[in-house]
Amino acid sequence: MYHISLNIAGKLCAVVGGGNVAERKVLSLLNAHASVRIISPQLTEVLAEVLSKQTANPAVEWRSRGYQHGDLAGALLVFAATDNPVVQDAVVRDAKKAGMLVNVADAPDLCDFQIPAVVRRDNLNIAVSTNGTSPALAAKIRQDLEKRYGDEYEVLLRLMARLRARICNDASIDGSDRKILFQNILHEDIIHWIRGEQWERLSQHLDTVLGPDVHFDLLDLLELTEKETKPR
Ligand SMILES: C[C@@]1(CC(=O)O)C2=NC(=C\c3[nH]c(c(CCC(=O)O)c3CC(=O)O)Cc3[nH]c(c(CC(=O)O)c3CCC(=O)O)/C=C3\N/C(=C\2)[C@@H](CCC(=O)O)[C@]3(C)CC(=O)O)/[C@H]1CCC(=O)O
Ligand SMILES: NC(=O)c1ccc[n+]([C@@H]2O[C@H](COP(=O)([O-])OP(=O)(O)OC[C@H]3O[C@@H](n4cnc5c(N)ncnc54)[C@H](O)[C@@H]3O)[C@@H](O)[C@H]2O)c1
Repeated sequence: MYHISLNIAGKLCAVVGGGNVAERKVLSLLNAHASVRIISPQLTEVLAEVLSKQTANPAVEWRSRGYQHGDLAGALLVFAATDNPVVQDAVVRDAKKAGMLVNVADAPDLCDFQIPAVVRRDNLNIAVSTNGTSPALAAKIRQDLEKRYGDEYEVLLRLMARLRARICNDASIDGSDRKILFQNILHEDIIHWIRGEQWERLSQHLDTVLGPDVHFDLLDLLELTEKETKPR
């Protein structure tokens, strides 16, 4: 398996089936701003609710019937997520014939791609794959990672992303200096400072690492409000 992060915003994905598995796939596709076509005679309550809120938004389409040849037209990714092996076979055959990548809910070996379990912290995504050998373990490891990597990592990533943009725009800092600078910014205690809201300590550290010439506004770097950064 080869792990990539796909930008599927605005791309059509076809999900055949409207049960629990299809629900999980549809929600994560919508979360990634894809357009989704669901083909299924029935939907879960959650999917029905998503559909009912979509009247003004064409991001989700529901074909409320059994799968038919032609339903995959225009799709980038295909999900076969029914409980009927005959339908699963037809979807896989049609998708492969059309050169589309297909995910097969009940057959890891037939999958062109599989969905990992993901910890989401804004732009930080930690994906866990077992290459389909134990989804339950992937989910368990995701839960463990969720405890280890909390919301403070969103703040740290915002800080690093903003500093990176600044530093990469600074012609006086060359590539190898940049690498060392990023390593130095990522002090082993930085996440403790953020978790403990020790903004003064963090600010001193950045001063030391970046030197006197680089001026920064910590509030702006962290995208926090003044109230949130008041010393405690
Ligand atoms: C990660 C996650 C993402 C998602 O679906 O969004 C995901 N499965 C999740 C949960 C989960 N799935 C199952 C259980 C019950 C316990 C168990 O059986 O182990 C649980 C646990 C639970 O529900 O907590 C049952 C199951 N899953 C598959 C089969 C078919 C088979 O193995 O034959 C069966 C047996 C069905 C049956 O009973 O017959 C197949 C696949 N499931 C995958 C992904 C892909 C491989 C990922 C990997 O590399 O491990 C793959 C190959 C295809 C795909 O779906 O992409 C999501 C966790 C989300 C989260 O919590 O973070
Ligand atoms: N990949 C995974 O993560 C995972 C997890 C659990 C189960 N599974 C397997 O995935 C499959 C689906 O599981 P589920 O829990 O969503 O089942 P489910 O019974 O909740 O849903 C099945 C769905 O398929 C639809 N369907 C039936 N015939 C259809 C047709 N001709 N055309 C279109 N849709 C049709 C039904 O209306 C229903 O919405 C099962 O084979 C299950 O063993 C996979």
